[in-house]
Amino acid sequence: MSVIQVQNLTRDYGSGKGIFDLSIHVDSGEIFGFLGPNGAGKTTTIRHLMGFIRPQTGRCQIDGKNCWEKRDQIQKRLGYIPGEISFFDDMTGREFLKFSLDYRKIKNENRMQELLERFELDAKGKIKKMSKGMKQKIGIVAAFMHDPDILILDEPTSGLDPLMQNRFIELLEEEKKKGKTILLSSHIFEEVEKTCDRIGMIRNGRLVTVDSVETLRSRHMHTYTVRLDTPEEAEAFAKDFGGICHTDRVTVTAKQGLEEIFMDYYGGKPDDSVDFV
Ligand SMILES: Nc1ncnc2c1ncn2[C@@H]1O[C@H](COP(=O)(O)OP(=O)(O)OP(=O)(O)O)[C@@H](O)[C@H]1O
Repeated sequence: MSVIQVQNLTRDYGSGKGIFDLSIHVDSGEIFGFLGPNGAGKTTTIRHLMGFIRPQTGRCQIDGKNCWEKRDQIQKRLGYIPGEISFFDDMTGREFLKFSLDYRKIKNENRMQELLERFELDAKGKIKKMSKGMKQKIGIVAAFMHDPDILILDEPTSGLDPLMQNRFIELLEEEKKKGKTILLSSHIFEEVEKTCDRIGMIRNGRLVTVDSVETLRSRHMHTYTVRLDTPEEAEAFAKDFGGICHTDRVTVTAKQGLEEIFMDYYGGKPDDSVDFV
């Protein structure tokens, strides 16, 4: 069953900018990766889902609720990391997190404390004096600490160092095991490859492809035939490269890496010209 649904959503900012007739869905317990180059329309889509923007046409629903009409309920219930983190700068990190807990009437601070420790964050200082990575960590703690069953994460690891990116991937894996439904926008292939069940790619406000990670990979198998001088050389080659040997010819099948597949789409290659073998 789809928990998150975007149906024929359009927001036309003029000059070809915006999102156009976009439809995606995220099923219960699924992690959906939402990928696309800068300016593709990921944040615009996510802001509609959070009820910050009213659709011009089309609609967004979360758990059967219209995201615009029920935006107060949606915003209170979901875990959300915005693409650009801007908090009440004059607060300390801890004051902000306390404020977020109070907004949701949560008294128990155990999960907050656990997340602060996991991300090695000292939240006592003023937010305005924090580095980008520290602010991002505050955003992560704020999104996960009320244990939401639905999360919308807009480039959640931007500004995090590789160690912390890995900690974040571990957190996502744990949340997935708990059955959470997650929409994740990202530029980090490893993060998407490790955590997502399906991937939707958006370019110029339009959906280019939606597929499972496995299907994307298997669609991009490349087969090469190499001809050697003698059958003996062919046999030695096949042994080294894992190919299949037919007299002096060897057939080798290679999988295109997920990063390369994305680059094909990112680079503006039309959908039907991506190589399939
Ligand atoms: N309020 C607005 N008014 C006019 N144009 C806008 C507005 N918001 C976004 N846009 C334009 O719509 C397009 C999509 O922007 P959006 O922020 O959704 O992209 P994105 O995929 O999240 O990009 P990034 O990866 O850079 O964060 C861009 O061309 C952007 O300039």
